[in-house]
Amino acid sequence: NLLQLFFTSDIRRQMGELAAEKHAKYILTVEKKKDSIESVLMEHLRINGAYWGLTTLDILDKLAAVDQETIISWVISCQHESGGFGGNEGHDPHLLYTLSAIQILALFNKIDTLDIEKVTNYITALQNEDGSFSGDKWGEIDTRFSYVAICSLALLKQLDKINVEKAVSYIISCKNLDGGFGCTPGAESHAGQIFCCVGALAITGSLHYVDKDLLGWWLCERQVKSGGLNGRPEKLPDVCYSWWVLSSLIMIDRVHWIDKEKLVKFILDCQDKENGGISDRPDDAVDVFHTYFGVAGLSLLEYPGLKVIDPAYALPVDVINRILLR
Ligand SMILES: CN(C(=O)[C@H](Cc1cnc[nH]1)NC(=O)OCc1ccccc1)[C@@H](Cc1ccccc1)C(=O)N[C@@H](Cc1ccc(O)cc1)C(=O)NO
Ligand SMILES: [Zn+2]
Repeated sequence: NLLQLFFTSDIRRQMGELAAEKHAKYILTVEKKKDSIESVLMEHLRINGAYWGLTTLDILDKLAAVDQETIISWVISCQHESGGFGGNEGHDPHLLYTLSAIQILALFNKIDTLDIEKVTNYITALQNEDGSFSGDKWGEIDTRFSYVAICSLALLKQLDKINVEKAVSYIISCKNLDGGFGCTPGAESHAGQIFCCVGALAITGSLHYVDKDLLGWWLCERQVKSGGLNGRPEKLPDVCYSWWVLSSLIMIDRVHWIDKEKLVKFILDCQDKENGGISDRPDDAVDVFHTYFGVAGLSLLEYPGLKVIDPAYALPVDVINRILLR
């Protein structure tokens, strides 16, 4: 189709190409550097960083380059006796890190090394009476945690262990008049929260509750002149929204409402083609987070040579098929 023609033509050469080898090398080197400022600042969410880096490598078909035994034993060392996972060894458990741990094990097809019941009990204990989820024992409630809990349990094939009906009704109670979703009932629509709510509804087969035209309009309005996507009206574009907004548009089948070619160009313009890595916007410093969301966004845009990623689970489709169709 037009997209294929576009990519094979020499227009692509002008707008630059994805420096795939450089990005793989960047991920592999940053993975090793433990004492850099960036790794120390991100130490508390190191397991999220491992998920971003390893999923980027898998989309680039370079996962074989890492020592999977070492990574898997480190991930398991982050598990707390409660069954939940912390952001690093010895850190307190939280739903956010528990999902990253499960996603990393899924990449290596090693979910079976987990004590499934123990992790499941940790997650189910965090569902509240109203169907919402707390992130950890301190009780903060946010639709982010609804998504993380539902995505984790779906990957463990334990969704039947929570009250899905109440979880869905809580998410719907966070829907706003603009068609978007916030972190709690009445909170302002934000692309990140919309991804969490739409992703959770997609995984539970509940997308019929979404007003796709109204939400699709709010989401496509995130595209600015440069082709990039922002997270809220009047904000600057940012590569990571190429995931939060784009995956939501795909899940509600309205992705044709944005200019995909211009978004591809924006992401490619955010690369550091010398040293590898992708930044949030052109000429900013690169980091693993934006490298992942840039490559994952290109995968959603069907950029040639990249493995296809699932918009709801944020894992390659072949990984999802291996787990859910088994
Ligand atoms: C915690 N966090 C964020 O808050 C980022 C910061 C940012 C990156 N670019 C612009 N701001 N924001 C972010 O992920 O927003 C998307 C989002 C907001 C709310 C809900 C879900 C997704 C990033 C880490 C980060 C911090 C600072 C700079 C770059 C990355 C992060 O871990 N995001 C999580 C999602 C998330 C988002 C917000 C949270 O409070 C906690 C978790 C993630 O993507 N996991 O795979
Ligand atoms: Zn960002």
